[in-house]
Amino acid sequence: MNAHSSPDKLIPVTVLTGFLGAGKTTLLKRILTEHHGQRIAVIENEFGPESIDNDLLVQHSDEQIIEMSNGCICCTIRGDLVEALSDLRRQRETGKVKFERIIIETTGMANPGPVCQTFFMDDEVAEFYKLDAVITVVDALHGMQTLDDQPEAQKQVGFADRILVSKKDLVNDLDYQALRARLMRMNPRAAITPVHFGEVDLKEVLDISGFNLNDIIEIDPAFLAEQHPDAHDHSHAHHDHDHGHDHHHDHDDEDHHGCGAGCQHHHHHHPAHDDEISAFVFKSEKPFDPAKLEEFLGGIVQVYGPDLLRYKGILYLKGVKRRMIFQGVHMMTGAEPGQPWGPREQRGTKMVFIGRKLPRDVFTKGLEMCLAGG
Ligand SMILES: Nc1nc2c(ncn2[C@@H]2O[C@H](COP(=O)(O)OP(=O)(O)OP(=O)(O)O)[C@@H](O)[C@H]2O)c(=O)[nH]1
Repeated sequence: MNAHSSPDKLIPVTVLTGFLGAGKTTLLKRILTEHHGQRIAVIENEFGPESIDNDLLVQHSDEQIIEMSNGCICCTIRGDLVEALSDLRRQRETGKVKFERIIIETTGMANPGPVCQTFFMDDEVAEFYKLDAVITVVDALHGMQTLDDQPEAQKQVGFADRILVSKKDLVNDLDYQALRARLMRMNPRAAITPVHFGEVDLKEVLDISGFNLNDIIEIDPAFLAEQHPDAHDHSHAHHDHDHGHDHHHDHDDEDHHGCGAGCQHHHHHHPAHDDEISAFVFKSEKPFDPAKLEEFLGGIVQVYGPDLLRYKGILYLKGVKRRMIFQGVHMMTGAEPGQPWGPREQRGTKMVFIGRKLPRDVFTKGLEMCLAGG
C-alpha cells in the first residue's frame, strides 16, 4: 500500500446501471447540472454503435469530462475501462483535469458484475479508486416485463446498493407497489426510492459507501474468481460498426474475436446469449421533411413498438434551426429541441435503434424516403 491507497484518499466511483431507457442519462444529467460544488468525471459506455448519450450530455454540461468507452463494458473490462480510469488518474495527477469522483454509466444491456469486479481485481485500479455504490434505475412502466425477459436486468437489481424507480408517473399505485415488492424480494439489501425525471437527493446516490464485498460474495460466490462465470453473461447486439472491438458472435469463433490481451472470452461460456437483439444506426447529412418523418416514426412505433427496446437520435429537420432530440422506449416516444446548429457546423442526423429482430431495411428505406426532396 502506498500513500495513495489509504481508504480516504481513494477516489470514489459510482456505477450507474439500469436497463435500456430506464432513465440513467436523465439522472446523470440532473446530477451534473446540480450545484453541488463537486467535480465529477463521467465514463460513458453505450451498447449501441453510436455515442448519442455523449452528445446529449455534452449539451447540458460544459465543464465535465466525458470519457467514452464505446462498445460493451463487459468485453472491454480488462482493457478500456481500466485504461479510461488510469488515464483519468494520470490527467488528474498532472493537474490537467480536476475531479473528486467518477460516475460510470454502464450500457443498459450489461450485467454490472464485471464492472464492479474491476475495482477489486485490477491492482492499478484498486490502488487509486474505490467502488462507492451501484445505483440501479428501474423503469416503473416497463420494469416488470424487462425483469421477466432479461437476465441482465435481474443482475442489475441484484448488484444494486440503491434502486431508483423512474417513471412512477406513468403507472398506477397498484402496479408500482407490485414492482416494488418484487424488487424487494430480489434484493432486500437495497433501499428503493422513486425518482421523477432524475430528481434525486444527492445524498441518496453519492458517498453512500454501499458496496459491500461480503454481501456480494454471499449472493455471488464467484465474484472474485479470476474467471467469473458471469463475465460475459449478457446479450450482445450485432453492431454493424467498427468500434475497434470487432465482435462476431458465432459461438465457435470466440477465439478470434479480437479482444486483445487480457480478455477472458475464451474461458467462459455465454449462457444468456440473445442473438436476436441487434442495433443499427441511421445517418444522413440531408435534412428530414418533418411531416413525413413524424408520420413514418408514428407508424413504425405502432408496428414494431413491442420489439423496439430503445431508439434515440439527434435529428436534422428542414427549416428548423435547432437539433431535435428524439428518443423512446417501446411505444413511449418523446422529442425535445436541442442546441441550435452552429453557423459553420455540419448538420446531420444520427439515430440508433436497438431491438429484437428489427427489419433494418424497412427502417433505413423508410427513413430515406422521409428526407426532404426524397
Ligand atoms: N415519464 C417519465 N419519463 C422519464 C422519467 N425518467 C426518464 N424518463 C424518460 O425516459 C426516456 C429514457 O431516459 P434516459 O435517461 O435516456 O434512459 P437511459 O437509461 O439513459 O437510456 P439508455 O442509455 O439508452 O439505456 C427519456 O425519454 C426520458 O425523458 C420519469 O421519471 N418519468
